[in-house]
Amino acid sequence: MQKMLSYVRRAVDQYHMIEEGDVIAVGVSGGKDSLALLSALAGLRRFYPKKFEVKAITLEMGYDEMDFTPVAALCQKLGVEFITEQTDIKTVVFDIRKEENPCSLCANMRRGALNSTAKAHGCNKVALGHHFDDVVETVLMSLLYEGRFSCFLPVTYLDRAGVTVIRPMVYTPESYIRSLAKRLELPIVHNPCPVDGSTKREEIKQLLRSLEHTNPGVRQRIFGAIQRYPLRGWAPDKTVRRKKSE
Ligand SMILES: Nc1ncnc2c1ncn2[C@@H]1O[C@H](COP(=O)(O)OP(=O)(O)OP(=O)(O)O)[C@@H](O)[C@H]1O
Repeated sequence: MQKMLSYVRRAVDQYHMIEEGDVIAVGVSGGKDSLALLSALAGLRRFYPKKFEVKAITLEMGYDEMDFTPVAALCQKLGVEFITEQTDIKTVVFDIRKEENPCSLCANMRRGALNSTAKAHGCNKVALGHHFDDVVETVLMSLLYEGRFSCFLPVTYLDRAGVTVIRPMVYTPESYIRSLAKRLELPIVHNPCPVDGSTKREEIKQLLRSLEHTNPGVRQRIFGAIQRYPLRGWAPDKTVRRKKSE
């Protein structure tokens, strides 16, 4: 957990993600990434110099077989309020709209519902479980399939929703999250969504795996390019640690 906290602390510091008095809603899907993020922010809360609160929010998508009882138990152990919000996202996406490409509608509806639930529960920030590999894959997907150099941001203020979205795991590799989730026995809830994720993302994951095999450090260099260019919103404030020790 120490290493996880240092990955998260570096992102939080270099992108100024947390301010004194923040109430942060962690979007908890039941997957390994958001459960790891929840554990990390609950841990960071204990010693971070700026005081902040953490709440967990789960949007129930409408799948009866998803049981969040173990997630509620984890929240209790971490001393974090657990909020669940019933939604009809599954019904709208699959039964009403019968979307051919359901993932983007689903993601949009989740984002909207998460932000408004967070706001309704007094949270000014929403933390999402995107990690280092998500950043590299997303930028490569946008480059190769859309002809653009773009990615989601570490910090985004959403004017209309009135919340700021933060992604404290942008420095945390997925392989580390996977092993941490096993070690901490995080209560992963199986997601029965019938759509098997994005095939394009799978293609990119495969490409990166094979590039990494022959050119170790490829992912790190792509990530470095995002910061050095820098993509808008991705220039890290590397003076933060120095300032503290001065
Ligand atoms: N049903 C949900 N309720 C609350 N937050 C959610 C939900 N689904 C997704 N999120 C939030 O949005 C983030 C990105 O969603 P995505 O579906 O890409 O998750 P993921 O990469 O599979 O991560 P995870 O392992 O946390 O599910 C998640 O990490 C989580 O913080």
